[in-house]
Amino acid sequence: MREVWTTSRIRAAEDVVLARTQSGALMRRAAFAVSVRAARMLRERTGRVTGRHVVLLVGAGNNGGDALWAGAFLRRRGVGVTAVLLAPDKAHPEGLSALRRAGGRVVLAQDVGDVPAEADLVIDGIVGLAARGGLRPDAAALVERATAPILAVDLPSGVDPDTGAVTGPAVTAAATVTFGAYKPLHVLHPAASHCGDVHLIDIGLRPELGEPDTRVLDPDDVATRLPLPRPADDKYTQGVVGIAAGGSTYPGAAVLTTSGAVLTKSGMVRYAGSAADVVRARWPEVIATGSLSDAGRVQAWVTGPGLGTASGARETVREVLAAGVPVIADADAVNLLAAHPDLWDAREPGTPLVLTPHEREFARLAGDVGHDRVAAVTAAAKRYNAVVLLKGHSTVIADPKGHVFVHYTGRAWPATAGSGDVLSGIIGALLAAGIAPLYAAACAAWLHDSAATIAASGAPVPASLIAEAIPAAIRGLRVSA
Ligand SMILES: NC(=O)C1=CN([C@@H]2O[C@H](COP(=O)(O)OP(=O)(O)OC[C@H]3O[C@@H](n4cnc5c(N)ncnc54)[C@H](O)[C@@H]3O)[C@@H](O)[C@H]2O)[C@@H](O)CC1
Ligand SMILES: [K+]
Repeated sequence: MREVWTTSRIRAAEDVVLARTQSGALMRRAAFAVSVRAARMLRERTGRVTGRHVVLLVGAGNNGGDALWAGAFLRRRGVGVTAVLLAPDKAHPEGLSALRRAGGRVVLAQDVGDVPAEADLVIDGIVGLAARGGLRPDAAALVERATAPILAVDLPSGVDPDTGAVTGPAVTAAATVTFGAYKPLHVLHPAASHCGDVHLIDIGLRPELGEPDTRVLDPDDVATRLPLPRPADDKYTQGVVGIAAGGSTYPGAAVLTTSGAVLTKSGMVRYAGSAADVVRARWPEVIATGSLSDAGRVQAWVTGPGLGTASGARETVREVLAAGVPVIADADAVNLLAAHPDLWDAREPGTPLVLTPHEREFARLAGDVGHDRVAAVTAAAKRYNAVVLLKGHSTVIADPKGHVFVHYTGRAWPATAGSGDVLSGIIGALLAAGIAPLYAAACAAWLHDSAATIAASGAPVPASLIAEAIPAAIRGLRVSA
C-alpha cells in the first residue's frame, strides 16, 4: 500500500525530525539522493557521468537548496554544474557556498535567459512544498526552452502539491525524487503526469507522520482481498449479486454491468429488469427476471447504468435502496438521487451505499468538483454517509470517516462508453462477497483499470472487451501476489 500525506502533515513531521538532527543534515541527505538519481540518469541517457553537464534551476527556498547541494555532490563525481539562480537574493546560502566550493558555476536567470545549451540534464529546484500557482514567467521561459530531460526535486515546479491541480505553466519531469513521504500531487491527475517516475527517499519522517491522508492500493493489496471460492463454498455462500440496470432503451448497459459481476466472482448473479432476455442470451448462467419483485435474495444490488430517469427507474432505485443489502448506485441512479432527494428516505439506515459518479454526475449531486478532488469527494462521502468513487484520470474514493484511496495509472484505456457499467458490476460482485465498501470500490477501480490495460494492449478497446479481460487481470494478480 502506498501512503500519501498532505504537505502540512509532512511539514509538521519534518519539524520534529529537524529539531533532533544536526542543522542541514536532512537537506544533505535529500540532496545526496537527488545527486545519485541524477548520476544514474546521466549514465542511462548518455553512457557516462564524468564530463557530463547538469544545470540547476534554483528558486528562493529549500527546494533550491536541495538542488544546490545535489550540484555540489555531482561536482565530486566530475560532472560540470551550472546553477541558474531565479531569486539571487534568496538562494539557499549554505547550498550556494557548497556548490561554489565544489567548483560549480553560478549564473543569474536574468543574465542567461536560456538553460545553457551544454546541459545533459536539468535539475528543477525552483519550488517545492511551498509551491503556489504555476511557474512565474522567468522560470516558465527557462523551462519551456530546456531541451534536456528534467529531474524534479520533491515535485515538478508549477503544480499544486496538495490538490495536484496545474493552473499555469509547470515542469514536466522525466523523474522526480521526493523525500519522506509521497504527497498528493504524486498520485493526483494532472500533476502526477508531470512527475515521470517518482522515487521516494526515506529521511526518517515515517514514525512522526501517523495515519496517512490518502492511500494507493498495490497489486498485492488487491490480490489478498479478491474473493476466490473456498472448498466449502456453494453458489450461494459466495454472495449473490443482483443487477437492476439497463432496460429496453439501453439493453447493452444491462449486459455490460452483468458481465462485470459475472466475471469478477464465482457464485450467482441475478438480473431484474426489462433487458432480461438480452442478458440471458449473453449469460445463460444468470438468473434473469423481468422485475425486482421476482428477483429473489441477493447480498448486494447494482443499480443505475442505462436505467433512464423515468418513474419506473425511480421506483427501481427506491426498491433497491430499501432492500437492506449493500447497494452500488451509478449513472442514472446518481442522477435520480440528485434530482429526487426523497429517494434517500428509502434507504435502509446503516446499509452500505457506494456512489460512482463521473464529474458531471458528481456536480448534480454535490456541486462542482473544483480543483481539490479529494476534499470534494470526502465532503460528499460525509454528507451522504456513503462511499463515493469519483471517476477520472485519477479516481478518488472516500468513505464517510474520511478514509481516502486514489487510483492513478496515467493510462486512459477505460475512458470508453460502457466502461463505467462494467466497473459497477465489479463493485457489486465485491460488495456481495462481503468486502467492505471502501475496499470493494478501491479494488474494483484497480481491477477495472488492469483489465482495460490488458484488453487494450496498446490499442483502443471497447467496454465489452474490458469486461472479458477481468479474468486475466485476476490471474495476473494471483501470479504476482
Ligand atoms: N524542511 C527540511 O528540512 C527539508 C526540506 N526539504 C526541501 O525543502 C522544500 C520546501 O522548502 P521551502 O519551505 O523553503 O519552500 P520552497 O523551496 O518550496 O519555496 C520557496 C519559495 O518559493 C516561493 N514560491 C511559491 N510558489 C512559487 C512558484 N509557483 N514559483 C516560484 N516561487 C514560488 C515561495 O515564496 C516560497 O517561499 C521541500 O520541497 C524540499 O525540497 C528537503 O531538503 C528535505 C528537508
Ligand atoms: K521542484
